[in-house]
Amino acid sequence: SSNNNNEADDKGKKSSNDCVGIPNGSSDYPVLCGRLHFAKFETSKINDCLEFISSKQLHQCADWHHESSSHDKNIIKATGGGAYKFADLFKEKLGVSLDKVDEMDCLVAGSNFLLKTVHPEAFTYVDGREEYVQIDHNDLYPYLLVNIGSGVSMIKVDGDGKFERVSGTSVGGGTFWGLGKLLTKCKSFDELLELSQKGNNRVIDMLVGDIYGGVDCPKIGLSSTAIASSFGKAISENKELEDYRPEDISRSLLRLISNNIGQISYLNALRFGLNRIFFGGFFIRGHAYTMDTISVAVHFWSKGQAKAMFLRHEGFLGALGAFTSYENHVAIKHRGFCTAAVPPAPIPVLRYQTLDPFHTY
Ligand SMILES: Nc1ncnc2c1ncn2[C@@H]1O[C@H](COP(=O)(O)OP(=O)(O)O)[C@@H](O)[C@H]1O
Ligand SMILES: CC(C)(COP(=O)(O)O)[C@@H](O)C(=O)NCCC(=O)O
Repeated sequence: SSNNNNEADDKGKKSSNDCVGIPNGSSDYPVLCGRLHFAKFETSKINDCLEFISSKQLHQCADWHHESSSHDKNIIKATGGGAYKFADLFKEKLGVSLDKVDEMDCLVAGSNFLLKTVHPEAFTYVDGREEYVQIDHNDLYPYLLVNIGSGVSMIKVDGDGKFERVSGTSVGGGTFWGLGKLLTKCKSFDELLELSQKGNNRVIDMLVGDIYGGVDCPKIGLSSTAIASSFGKAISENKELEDYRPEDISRSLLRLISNNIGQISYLNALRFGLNRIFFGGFFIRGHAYTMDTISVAVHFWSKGQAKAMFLRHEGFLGALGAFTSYENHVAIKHRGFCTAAVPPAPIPVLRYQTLDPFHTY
């Protein structure tokens, strides 16, 4: 893929060449080389996360910048509900204070950063094919950012730090995982997602054809194979939960939730006259059926006027936004554009070569 080609290009460069000087004229600043790594832990495994930070001494890195004063030490930027919920735990176990950064601020900062500095980042998913989108920096805003985590936030983004959370829905990733776990007895999210790949939603979903006796319904623009009612077949059959295959249940559930999110996203895009919708959040997991369902929903309801795009670093928007909020510690640049300048201290520029969402230690 073009993604791999670009990464190969990056890696192929000599790192010494990569790090000297800044083409935009700010070469007074020292340039440090580095690479951002992302590691993720389920909330229930927070102790593994603490253990990981401790074993790699990551919490000691807060004072790596030579300008930081002693009271800056052992402060880590953190965002999301966990920044509140686990503040005491971090203090107790690691002696670290969490500096809370607003979740929506971070989502938007992370998304803007990725869209402006990382290529390829955003892609469309049409007919089973990912196609990377060239982002025009002068024509990025406004757009709708839809973050599908446990719940779903929909944010109208008008610029750097200029945004409004215009909507949301509680039917999100937590719903798929929670309901799916109850209905299929799956032990992990990955297992549930994998099951969906082998399922057939028509076993459980009521189609237009089931209602109309096998024919299309052209007057209301619906084909016989369109879903009339998600899970609707289950009411008309004398079947118990055990009579359905977990594969089919998982597929119907994934379809229901993805379709619903696509539709609500479209409605919000319509409310504000937006035609670009970027989707992020860990629910997506680069999963073909999820992205296809969301794309088809947006395309269908907007009659092709709005475009659904997905972010390669889907689940790391907030974390990246929190990281970039270390404003006088670090400026990040990618391919020649330096962001953030906080005089009078010289700014070490952390230049990463690629952001690798799948890297694990
Ligand atoms: N390995 C996984 N374990 C648990 N949930 C996962 C996993 N991979 C993806 N998910 C999905 O990601 C959702 C959480 O998304 P995330 O972006 O991390 O949001 P939050 O901020 O709510 O934690 C879960 O509800 C689930 O649908
Ligand atoms: C409360 C939240 C912002 C928390 O973010 P999350 O951890 O789900 O990523 C999110 O779950 C959400 O937007 N829920 C939907 C609430 C609503 O608008 O109905």
